[in-house]
Amino acid sequence: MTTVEHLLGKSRHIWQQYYVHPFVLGIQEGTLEQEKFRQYMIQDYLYLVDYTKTFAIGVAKANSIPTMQLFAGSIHTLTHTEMDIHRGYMGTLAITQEEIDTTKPALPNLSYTSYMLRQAYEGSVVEVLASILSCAYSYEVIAKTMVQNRPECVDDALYGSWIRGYASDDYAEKNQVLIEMLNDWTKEYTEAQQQRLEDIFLACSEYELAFWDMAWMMK
Ligand SMILES: Cc1ncc(CN)c(N)n1
Repeated sequence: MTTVEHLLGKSRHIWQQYYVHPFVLGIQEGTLEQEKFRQYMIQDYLYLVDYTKTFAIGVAKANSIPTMQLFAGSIHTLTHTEMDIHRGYMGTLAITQEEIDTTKPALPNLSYTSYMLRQAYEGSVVEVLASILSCAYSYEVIAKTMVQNRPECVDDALYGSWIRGYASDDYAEKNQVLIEMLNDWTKEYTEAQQQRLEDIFLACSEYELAFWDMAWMMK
């Protein structure tokens, strides 16, 4: 069993809650209140800025050029492709840069990114990957599950763009590279080292769930 298969097995009880979360189902069904999505978008934009900085720590900690390229490539994809989804919604939902700049991250958001950044600062490139993987991969699985459950959701006038972005082959290919790297780097890991990764991955998976809860509760 690979490291990532092991981590996904250990966190299955958390991930299963994503697919039936009211906020996620609201996107899938196209019934989510627009104002909730708007607030989520602002928080997620703030989240992505700090998430991107976690990759930047990966660049600083890399001990080879290919590793540096892996993290730097992710930074490019995040700030261009993924944030393009957000910029599109900023236009549609009339979110200004000033509104983003003057909005404070909600506590579950701040807590999540602070945890990720701490793991990255204190650990090695392996801890960087372990802390970003729930984020990167769960959105792929969630979006693909939406498409499986309700294929027409990709055409939704408001939520279709979000679903298409995260269910895309391009997004999946980038994730596959991260998964293969983590598996490769941890082949010889001891039980204690594996346990450390499991702790990080489970915490970030819980943080993902807390982020959905936060989005659902936001006014
Ligand atoms: C909170 C959160 N988690 C994951 C993703 C997908 N990168 C995101 N945009 N926001």
